[in-house]
Amino acid sequence: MEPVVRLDGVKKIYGTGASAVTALKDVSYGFARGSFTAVMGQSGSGKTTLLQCAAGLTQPTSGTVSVGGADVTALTEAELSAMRRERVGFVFQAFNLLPALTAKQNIELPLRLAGRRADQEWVRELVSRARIADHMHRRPHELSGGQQQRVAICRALVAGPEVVFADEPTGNLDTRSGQEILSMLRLVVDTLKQTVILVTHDPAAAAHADRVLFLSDGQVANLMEAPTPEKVAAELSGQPSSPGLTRPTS
Ligand SMILES: Nc1ncnc2c1ncn2[C@@H]1O[C@H](COP(=O)(O)OP(=O)(O)OP(=O)(O)O)[C@@H](O)[C@H]1O
Repeated sequence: MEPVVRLDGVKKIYGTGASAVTALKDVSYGFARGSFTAVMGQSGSGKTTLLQCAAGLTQPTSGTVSVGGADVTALTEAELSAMRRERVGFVFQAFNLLPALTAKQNIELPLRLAGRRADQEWVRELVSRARIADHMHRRPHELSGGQQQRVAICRALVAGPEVVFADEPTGNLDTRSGQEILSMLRLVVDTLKQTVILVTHDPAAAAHADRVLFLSDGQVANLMEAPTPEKVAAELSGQPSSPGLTRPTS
């Protein structure tokens, strides 16, 4: 099956001349539709850059990125904005909810910005799965961190995106709230057949994914299927190379 997100020969250099930093050297990888992939690696290995290139938030210096079959690197700025609004969802470490809006208004915001009406049945299903149905009238400061992040996940899903990108979504949460967020991401993959790409430092978080893509120095170093916290921690401590794991062929 055609991957929903595909990176081919992606290179990303920030800055120019003496201050240039190569964040991604040459990354080729396809994220399968309906899969949950964690992206891991040491600090500075290029995880956030990979996610931002894959989501069309930043353009690679060279190489191509496609999302749902559309070549993101060939889109105009206006087309890119539309793609980000309608085809992908984001969940960040900072919840990024608008403080003046209620939870419901925050969830429906991406659709309003796109000039679309929210499907109320879908909104009800999402908030019920996220267990925040009783808090829809509250503003962000009246919600716990975990509840705010669950609102952010509903907002990421409301437009029915092709893929959800999550960058350290549990970074600001205690262990229990973090666990709830990861269970919810797992649920949206298992029941809504969504695709989730999660950047994390935490082996326990990565263990919720179907597979882990390890980056090292701007390149894909390894791919691990059926991760456990122990296997992931062992791989991280042994980076850049570790025997017994499948090297990606794409
Ligand atoms: N906007 C930028 N301008 C210049 N250099 C950048 C920029 N963003 C990232 N970098 C550099 O690119 C490299 C990869 O950064 P990136 O944030 O992708 O790594 P990361 O693996 O997500 O790191 P961390 O785990 O610390 O968040 C780093 O050397 C970083 O300093």
